[in-house]
Amino acid sequence: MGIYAMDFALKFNHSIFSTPYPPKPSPKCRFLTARCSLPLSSDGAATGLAERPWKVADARLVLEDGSIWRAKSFGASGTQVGEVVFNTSLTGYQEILTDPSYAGQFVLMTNPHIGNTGVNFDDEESRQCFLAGLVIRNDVDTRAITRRLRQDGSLIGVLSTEQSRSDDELLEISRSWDIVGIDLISGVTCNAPYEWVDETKSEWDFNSDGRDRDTYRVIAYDFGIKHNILRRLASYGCKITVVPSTWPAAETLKLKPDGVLFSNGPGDPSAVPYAVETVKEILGKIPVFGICMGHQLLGQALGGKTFKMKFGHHGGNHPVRNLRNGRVEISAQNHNYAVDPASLPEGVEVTHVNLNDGSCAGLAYPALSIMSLQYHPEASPGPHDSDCGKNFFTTLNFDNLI
Ligand SMILES: NC(=O)CC[C@H](N)C(=O)O
Repeated sequence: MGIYAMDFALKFNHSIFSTPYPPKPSPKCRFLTARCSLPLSSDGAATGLAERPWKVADARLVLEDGSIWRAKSFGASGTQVGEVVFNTSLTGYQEILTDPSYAGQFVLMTNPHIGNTGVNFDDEESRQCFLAGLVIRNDVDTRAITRRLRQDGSLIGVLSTEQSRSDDELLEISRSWDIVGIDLISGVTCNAPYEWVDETKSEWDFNSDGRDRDTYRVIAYDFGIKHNILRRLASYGCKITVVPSTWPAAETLKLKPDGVLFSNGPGDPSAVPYAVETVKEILGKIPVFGICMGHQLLGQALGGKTFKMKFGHHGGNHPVRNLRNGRVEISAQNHNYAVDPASLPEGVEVTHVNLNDGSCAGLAYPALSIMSLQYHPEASPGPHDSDCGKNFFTTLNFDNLI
């Protein structure tokens, strides 16, 4: 298998992988049990090995630089355009597949062992796959494509199983589309507010010593929020209401929460001025915490600029230095944009730096009770060094956040 070309409205389909030990649907997994295509018995348990419903077909990945990569597809058929990014995580393909921040992108995994451990209900990061496609394994040279992306920067590509389309036609599609300037958040956010209660299961909790109870009431803006962010907040004792990306700031202020979280999310932070406006209206009135897209929106709301990086950071092995205490964390990251710290007003402190390239990985502005991280403190997948949301949501102390 080489390329999993998903169609545009793909719903996550568990049977794309053979599943040697079919998982039992978790009663807490509200969204995904409904979408599971494993054969289920009357009590809801999965009954056997999933059949492979996909057909293997010849496929092409045509990159905008003119290179053509021949491969085998499985999963959806058709033609899809997207931005190709490489991810260096060694584990966690299911969490990556279901991370809404990959909307509009083809994720190319540098680790060739994808699918080996099946899928399970606990590792879903959202209600479906939003990414445009997945490029994996050894029928396509993922190492060579990664080297190209590192050298030339992110590239737009087209995945196609349609033999009737010429190489030139696919190349033309890749050259006439761009991910910059598109609001991808509106396609992944929830439709209406809801309460979130699920915590990290105790056997998986890496920071359970002081699980606090009844800490704060938090409104979480869903720009494409990963479930593990919500599970971590719930484990810290937060009472969480998740709201859509267009939820008016005035409604949030009316609810008088103790804190507001601006979540991760796909695409270009400059393409969602409505979200920046919402952030601006809340700043200074309620303590806020931003993660990834949320961090970028905070940067813009403070008057700073974001820019597109050469090939971004996608993986579970990014070293970050916490400038307040000097400690280095190995972090999970997934972003193509970054905040330019030189563009930020006085008083905004860069708290974390990515040690691979010196880019800004975290900000704080105690005067307005703001903290944000460019990377993923909730990991999933990735190392758990950065579980700093706990400090934020259990103390709301901005002088000693981390
Ligand atoms: N994970 C995210 O929130 C991604 C943020 C933003 N879409 C970027 O690519 O930089």
